[in-house]
Amino acid sequence: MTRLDRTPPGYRPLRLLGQGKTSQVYLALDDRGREVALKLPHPATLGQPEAAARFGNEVRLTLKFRHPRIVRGYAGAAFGPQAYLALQYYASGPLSETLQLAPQSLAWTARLRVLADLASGLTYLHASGAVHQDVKPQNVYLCPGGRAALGDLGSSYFVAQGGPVSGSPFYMAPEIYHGEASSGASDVYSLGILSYELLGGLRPFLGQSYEELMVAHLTRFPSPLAQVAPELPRAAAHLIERAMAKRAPDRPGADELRRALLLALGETPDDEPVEENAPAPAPTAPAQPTGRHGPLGRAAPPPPAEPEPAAPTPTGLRPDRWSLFRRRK
Ligand SMILES: Nc1ncnc2c1ncn2[C@@H]1O[C@H](COP(=O)(O)OP(=O)(O)OP(=O)(O)O)[C@@H](O)[C@H]1O
Repeated sequence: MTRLDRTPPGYRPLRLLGQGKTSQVYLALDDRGREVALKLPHPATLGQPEAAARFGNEVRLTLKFRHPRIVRGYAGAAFGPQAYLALQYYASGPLSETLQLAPQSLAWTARLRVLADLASGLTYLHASGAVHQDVKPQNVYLCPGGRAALGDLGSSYFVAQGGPVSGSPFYMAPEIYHGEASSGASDVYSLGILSYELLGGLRPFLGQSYEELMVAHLTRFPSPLAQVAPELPRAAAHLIERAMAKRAPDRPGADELRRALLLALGETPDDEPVEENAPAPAPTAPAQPTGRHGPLGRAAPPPPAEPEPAAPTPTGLRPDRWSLFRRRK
């Protein structure tokens, strides 16, 4: 059975936009004639309990959150053979594609704007008591007018409820490598890494394997941003470097980062607007990070091509990222 055989009622697929490990995504028209990105899980996803649960989680949380800097969900079914998720369609696609195909098309101020938007989306998620767990260019969608939205909430969870700990090795915080719980601070770390990459033009930490990346994140320090991005105002550079601090308590909050990025754009940061229909903030469990400092490392060479290495399980197997470590309550 092809994915299109189980197109949900009311949708007319137009063309395949792309696919990932979990699903195929079609440009489709909904029953209002609106263009949507229609996400249909692979049959293998539905046949594998953990993968199916992750897709269901993405559907549930995407439909729950409502913020201009979070990819908007219109409708979906979380479980069963008819599972799907209809999303706002972002014609410019993911940031990773732009960085790969046309990096020069992103001007300096556009890069700062994308980062400020991501910090805004994270501020909202964290204020709602949730963590994202997978901030990376593949999960950032570019909107008309140079704005950006953070997508793929499949790994997200409410801190108070707990959830499986995961991440992508190029962007993962030291405490996650240690097998500890995710927190707003680990999302801020990932955004710090993405900021360094976007503004400095190179990834701060490199490795050909999960183990090499782990050593880099735990023990090395990249060249100062002032060197690789001299046009960045000093205050913003300092804050992005703090976002990449090895110890979670040393990192700023997402809102502090948002404000610094807006100031770097020459704007006066307002308070984050509280969105209508936002989920009530859930009580957050205290994070207990134990990231550690290490010796100074050398500047990283240019980034390698994807795909990035997957994380090993304790048994040495390399699973998909939704089951990297352990289930946490
Ligand atoms: N809202 C959207 N607007 C435009 N294109 C989209 C949208 N969502 C997804 N796509 C396209 O579909 C591709 C696959 O989507 P995505 O990476 O979310 O798949 P996935 O299988 O759920 O992810 P993963 O591999 O992380 O499990 C994206 O790379 C992008 O090209």
